[in-house]
Amino acid sequence: MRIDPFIERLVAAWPPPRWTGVGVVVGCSGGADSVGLLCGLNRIAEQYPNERGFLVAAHFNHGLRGEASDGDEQSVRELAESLSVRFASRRATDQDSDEAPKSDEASLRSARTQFLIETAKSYGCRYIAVAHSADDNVETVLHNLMRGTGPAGLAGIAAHRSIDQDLVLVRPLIDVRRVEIRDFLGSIGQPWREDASNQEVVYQRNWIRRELIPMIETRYPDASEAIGRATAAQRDWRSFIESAAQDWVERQSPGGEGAGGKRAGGQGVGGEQVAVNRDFRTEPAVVIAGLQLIWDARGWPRGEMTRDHWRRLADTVAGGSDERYTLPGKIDVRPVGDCIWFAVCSV
Ligand SMILES: Nc1ncnc2c1ncn2[C@@H]1O[C@H](COP(=O)(O)OP(=O)(O)OP(=O)(O)O)[C@@H](O)[C@H]1O
Repeated sequence: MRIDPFIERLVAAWPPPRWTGVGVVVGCSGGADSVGLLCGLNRIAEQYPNERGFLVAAHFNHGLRGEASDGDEQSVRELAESLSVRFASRRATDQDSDEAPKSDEASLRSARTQFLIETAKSYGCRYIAVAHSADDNVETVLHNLMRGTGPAGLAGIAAHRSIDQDLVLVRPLIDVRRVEIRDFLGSIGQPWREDASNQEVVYQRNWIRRELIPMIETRYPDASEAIGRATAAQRDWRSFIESAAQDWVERQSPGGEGAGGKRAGGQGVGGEQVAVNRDFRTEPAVVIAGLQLIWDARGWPRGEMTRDHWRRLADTVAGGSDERYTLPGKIDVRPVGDCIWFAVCSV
């Protein structure tokens, strides 16, 4: 029997033994990519039957496009029924909130992700699968590049990320082109919904998708593949730096406790204080990535931290300056002897 090339790619990207015996929530908008993912995973699950495994098609109805939004929800419900997989949905308006729902891209994504996580927890699933494609990856990297980004932003969309100890978000189609997904759907006669908002060149991402990339490809026909390869290489570098940064953070032990919440008094600061050792030997790139881990672990805001801020911090760690200063997010930086102390300013 001839195996469909799309199914073959999916099997290679996410080997069935990892997931066919557990619960998997599939985030499905009704669009081609996520319909392709759901149908593909369901086919594979049928080939690897395991009574403990199940799929949940999960749809978040943002309710922004009236009847079209309800039509998307209905189409995913019907698809789930036809595949005999479970179905879960939520409407943005279902949530208790006095505030008007936010409709910027970041808020929509965050509400959707929250719903997918809650669905996975309520069904006891081990994975959430979403259908980002190789094209999404290229669009994201170009978007990050033009908006301003660091090495992490150039690494593109990760193939997986842990939500917590029991739940992992996976993107099995991250190396698969959108056209391959549509070819698969065509070959099995499976329709999908076109999102009308994708046709509007209003959102930055849609402009990149519909105008910029086609224009680039008139001169560089293989640009998308080339950018995809560059981001994959960048991801390898990134994971190398991240593991070095993790080691660096673990070595940060003024007093022998790692970079974790020691106190050293100080005026005008509140909450937890963290210290790192002065260190002029470690590469600044590793120190910066380590400091970013420390920031993330404490939920300190990184949005307004520019490359100059991080470099200044790395210089402080490497150098001998005792100057005290404040970073965006009101993070107090206080060099004392061989240590640099960080804390949130309380005033
Ligand atoms: N309304 C939704 N409900 C559930 N999951 C969603 C929804 N919208 C998107 N997703 C999931 O998140 C992934 C990425 O979202 P994004 O908005 O980039 O995709 P999309 O353009 O809607 O793609 P698709 O062709 O799958 O509809 C989707 O592939 C899908 O797996």
